[in-house]
Amino acid sequence: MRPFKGLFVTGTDTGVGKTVISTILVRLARRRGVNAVGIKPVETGCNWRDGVLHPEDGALLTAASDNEISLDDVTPFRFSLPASPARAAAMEGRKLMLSDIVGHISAIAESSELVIVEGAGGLMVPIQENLMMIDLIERLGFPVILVARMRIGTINHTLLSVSALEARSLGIAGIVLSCSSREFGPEEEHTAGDIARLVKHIPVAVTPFLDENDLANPDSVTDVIQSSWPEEFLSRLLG
Ligand SMILES: Nc1ncnc2c1ncn2[C@@H]1O[C@H](COP(=O)(O)OP(=O)(O)OP(=O)(O)O)[C@@H](O)[C@H]1O
Ligand SMILES: C[C@H](N)[C@@H](CCCCCC(=O)O)NC(=O)O
Ligand SMILES: [Mg+2]
Repeated sequence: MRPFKGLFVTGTDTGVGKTVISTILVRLARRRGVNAVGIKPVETGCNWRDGVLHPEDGALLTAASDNEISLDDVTPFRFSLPASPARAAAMEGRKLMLSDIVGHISAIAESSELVIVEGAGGLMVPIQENLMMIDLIERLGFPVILVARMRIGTINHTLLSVSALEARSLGIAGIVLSCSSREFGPEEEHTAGDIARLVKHIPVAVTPFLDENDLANPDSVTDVIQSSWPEEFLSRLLG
C-alpha cells in the first residue's frame, strides 16, 4: 500500500524530461491497476488555440490519464509567456496564488487514487513573489521524483537539487536520468552509479533515448521503461 496520495515530478531545470517521465509514470501506474491521473497545474509558454490557451504538457498528461480528467482540471493555471509562473503572471497582469494551486491539487488528490504532479521548471522557480516550486512541494508533502538530463554537468545539478530538498527534509522517492540525446559520452555509463553512490539511499533509474517513433507510441515507450527500470524502483513509486 502506498503511504502517499501524490508524487511530485520536478527537475534540475526546464526541458530535462519531466513531461516524458510524468506521462510514463501515469501509464505505468494505470497498467498496474492504480487509477492514477497526471496534472500540470501551472503551465507557462502555452499557445493560443481557438481563443483559449492550450497547455501542451497538460494535454499529454490528460491523454496519459485516458482522458479521465478534464484538461481544465489538469492545467487550470495557464500563461502565454514562456517564463517562470511568477514572471509570466506579472507580465500578463494576472495574479497567481500558491494557495490556489495547493487547493486545486489537494482537491484532485482527494478524488483520485494517485495524482502525479508535474512542476514547471526546477525547484527554485518563482511562483508568487518569494514563493518557489519547492514551497509548493513542501506544502503538498508529496514525495519527489527528480528528473535530470543525462549529460555532462548533471552530477552537479542533481546533487544541488537533492541538497535543496534535503535541507527542508522533503522526501525524494527517486531520481531519473533521461537520455534526450542519441550521443552517449564514455563517462555516461558511470553517471547513474556515481550519483547513486553520492546520494546513498535514493534510487536512481535511467530512461534510455527514445526516438521519434517511440515517443509517438506511448504504449511502446511504457514497455521500454517497464523493462529498463528495476521492479523495486517501480514498486517504491507506484505500489
Ligand atoms: N529519454 C528521452 N529520449 C528522447 N527524447 C527525450 C527523452 N527525455 C526527454 N526528451 C525530449 O526532451 C525534450 C524535453 O523534454 P520534456 O518536455 O519532457 O521536458 P520538461 O522537463 O517537461 O520541460 P518543461 O520544463 O518545459 O516542462 C522533449 O523534446 C522530449 O521529447
Ligand atoms: C517555459 C518553460 N517550459 C517552463 C518555465 C521555466 C521557467 C524557468 C525559470 C528559470 O529557472 O529561469 N514552463 C513550464 O514548464 O510550464
Ligand atoms: Mg514539461
